[in-house]
Amino acid sequence: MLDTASFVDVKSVEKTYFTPSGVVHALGPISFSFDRGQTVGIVGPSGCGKSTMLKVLAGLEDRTRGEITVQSRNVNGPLDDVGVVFQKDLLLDWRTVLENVLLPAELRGRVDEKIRTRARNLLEELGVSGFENNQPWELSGGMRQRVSIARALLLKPSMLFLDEPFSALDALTRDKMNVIVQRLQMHEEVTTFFITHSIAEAVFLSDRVIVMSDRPGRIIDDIEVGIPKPRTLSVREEPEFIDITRRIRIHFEKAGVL
Ligand SMILES: Nc1ncnc2c1ncn2[C@@H]1O[C@H](COP(=O)(O)OP(=O)(O)OP(=O)(O)O)[C@@H](O)[C@H]1O
Repeated sequence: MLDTASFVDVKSVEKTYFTPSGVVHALGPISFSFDRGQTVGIVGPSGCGKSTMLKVLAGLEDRTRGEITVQSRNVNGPLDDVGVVFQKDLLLDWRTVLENVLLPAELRGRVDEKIRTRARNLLEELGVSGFENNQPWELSGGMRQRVSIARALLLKPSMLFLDEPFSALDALTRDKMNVIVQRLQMHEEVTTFFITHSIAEAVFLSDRVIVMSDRPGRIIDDIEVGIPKPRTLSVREEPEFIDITRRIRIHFEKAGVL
């Protein structure tokens, strides 16, 4: 029996891709669980199976083995109570910013004044108010990602999945996004699972950082980040922060990644 006390339980999950060019054992076995409201950061070498893990968790890819439960319910298909943001923002260029944010509500036939107000409030909180009637191609990369996050949060999902959402942004914009996203997470109380290549970003945003091995990705460390929130960027100079980033860096050095 699974331990269903946690919000999400992952038990002995593995993923193998069977393709015409061969078999790829991409992930696992991995087992972990996390609680409602937690922000879990995932770091690991390129190609180790991080995106695969996220897709399997969200039910967007079938797993090959193992069990996943979310709120004690078995995951056997796409979860409808999640927001997902990928590295590429997937905004529809022929719709305005507001129309993009409203898309999930429109698909469910739920567009009314209340949801429009929520869309506008999210855009304001993310610092892109005033651009509601612009087209996505008129925005910078950082602004486009903020619109994607607003869209992902529109229907108040209980979980937010972020797959390297800031990796195409410059360092300063990325710092700014980290602060904005942290504020939003605290406000929305959304359980967040995010993948990043940046050790500092993982530690800054997370309550917990999971470190993965080379492919097939397994969990080689699971680190509690006890630094109180909200955190300011200067937290990166504090000893506790430096200790945790060092611990993660050593894993990567041992694996020959750094
Ligand atoms: N749809 C697919 N079909 C076949 N193989 C796949 C598929 N998706 C991913 N893979 C393979 O599975 C492995 C893990 O890929 P995945 O994208 O999950 O890694 P990742 O850790 O997210 O990589 P990166 O950090 O570079 O984005 C890789 O070897 C990849 O080529």
